[in-house]
Amino acid sequence: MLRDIDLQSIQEVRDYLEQAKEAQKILGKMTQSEIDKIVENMSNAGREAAEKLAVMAVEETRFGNVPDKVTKNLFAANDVYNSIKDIKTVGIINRDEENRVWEVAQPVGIVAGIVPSTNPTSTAIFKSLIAVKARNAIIFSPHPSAAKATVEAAKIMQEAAERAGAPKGLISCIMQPTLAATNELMKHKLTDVILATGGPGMVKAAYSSGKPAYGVGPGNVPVYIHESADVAKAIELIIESKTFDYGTICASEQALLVDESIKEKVVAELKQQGAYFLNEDEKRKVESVIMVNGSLNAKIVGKAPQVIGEMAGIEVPADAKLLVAEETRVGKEYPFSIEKLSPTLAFYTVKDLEEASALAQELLVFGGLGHTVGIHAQDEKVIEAYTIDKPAGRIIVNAGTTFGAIGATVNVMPSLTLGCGAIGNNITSDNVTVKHLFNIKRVAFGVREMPKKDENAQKQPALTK
Ligand SMILES: CC(=O)SCCNC(=O)CCNC(=O)[C@H](O)C(C)(C)COP(=O)(O)OP(=O)(O)OC[C@H]1O[C@@H](n2cnc3c(N)ncnc32)[C@H](O)[C@@H]1OP(=O)(O)O
Repeated sequence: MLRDIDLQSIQEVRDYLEQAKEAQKILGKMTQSEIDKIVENMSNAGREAAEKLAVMAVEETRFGNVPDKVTKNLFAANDVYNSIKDIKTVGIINRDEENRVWEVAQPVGIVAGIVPSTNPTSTAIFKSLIAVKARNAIIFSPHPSAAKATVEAAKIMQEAAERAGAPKGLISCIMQPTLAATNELMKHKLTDVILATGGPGMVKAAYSSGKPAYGVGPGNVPVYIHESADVAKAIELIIESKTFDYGTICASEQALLVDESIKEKVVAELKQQGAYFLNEDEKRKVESVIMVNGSLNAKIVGKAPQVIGEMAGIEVPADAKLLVAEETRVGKEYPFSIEKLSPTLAFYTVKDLEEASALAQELLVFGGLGHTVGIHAQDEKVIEAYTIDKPAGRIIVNAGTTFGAIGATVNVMPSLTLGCGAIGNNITSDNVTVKHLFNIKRVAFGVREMPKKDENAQKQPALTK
């Protein structure tokens, strides 16, 4: 039985879709330089609004912190923009004269953008840029707990696009996010593709909608510290990455797998750089707040370690950046082994590369198939042996996994939607970007004749009895 609010929100979606259809028709006829000007203006506006949107997102969701949310918004407005600005998305984008094939860009049309509560405004900036660069309209479905901030980010993107010549109604965002409205958006005949970033329930709903969908899987990122690593540097990178926005990025480190031979050094370095090691009693108390009803407790997501400590009834020093607990097992009964989206980290001790490899595999199968793994090591043979068979779309070497996986500190495509491949139930293991939002038509010239029947016959292998 639909409530009044459901009916209103469904109507809101239908109105946006009609506007988006008209807007996309106009955008679809624009030249490359017109499109590029619009996208550049959007990027500038995202940069200017980075601070304001960060404040709004933190106030509304209570996830993360303002300085890091500013960085995340700037990453979307700058790094994502720089990575796509020179990509051709209009007309013939490639002429392969040797093989006589031309490639022609074809926008997908209307994109439904599902936005998570953990990275709301940065995701809205990022998705707006890649959608419009590919000459699409986009309609956002915000997470209910981040709706105001997401609506504002979408509005800023639309206004900036319009100032540079884009039509009205190109970018919009549902103001009353109900499940009914989100379902309407995902299933409506005018929607062409879904870009779903969020919790598993929402991603599954996107896949079940009958529309093509780019989704993401959950992460549960294991990071191996091999004995050949530069330990001080590795810990510096890990702490910077794991504590960023209080751990809300799904590619952040969840478990350290440390060689026995360097355990003492790693523990000392972690403590020296701001990690607080929990004793057995404190660990049990923190475990009791990590999970509720068998899944991650949203109340600890993106919170400072001191706040998590208070919830658990333990005292955490004011200068602690991270809570670390020693763990030996993997599974729902061991909360430190799950994806925690907070500054909490499991610490496993391993004998060697082989044991680290098996444990990383177990953690990925348990909760992060296809997502991300990390390794800190100087020995390239070890890096090769460790990484080659890992079921992860991104294998980040000697860098924090948060910044590595999103393409801020390593050379993978800058993105806030990280595909997990078939093994993670996704269509792609790529970092989703502009190329996923246009199709390519191929104009192919005849260059050779079909072999004649008797030539074919000569090519058949002789039958042997
Ligand atoms: C690169 C990156 O980092 S991408 C990051 C993407 N990853 C994530 O967001 C992590 C996965 N997310 C989660 O696990 C959760 O969203 C948490 C823990 C962060 C927050 O959890 P909560 O807010 O308590 O719950 P949840 O996100 O499931 O949603 C709450 C409700 O909003 C609904 N909802 C979520 N998105 C939408 C939407 N777009 N429209 C309408 N309703 C929505 C859910 O269906 C759910 O409804 P229900 O309570 O009736 O079941």
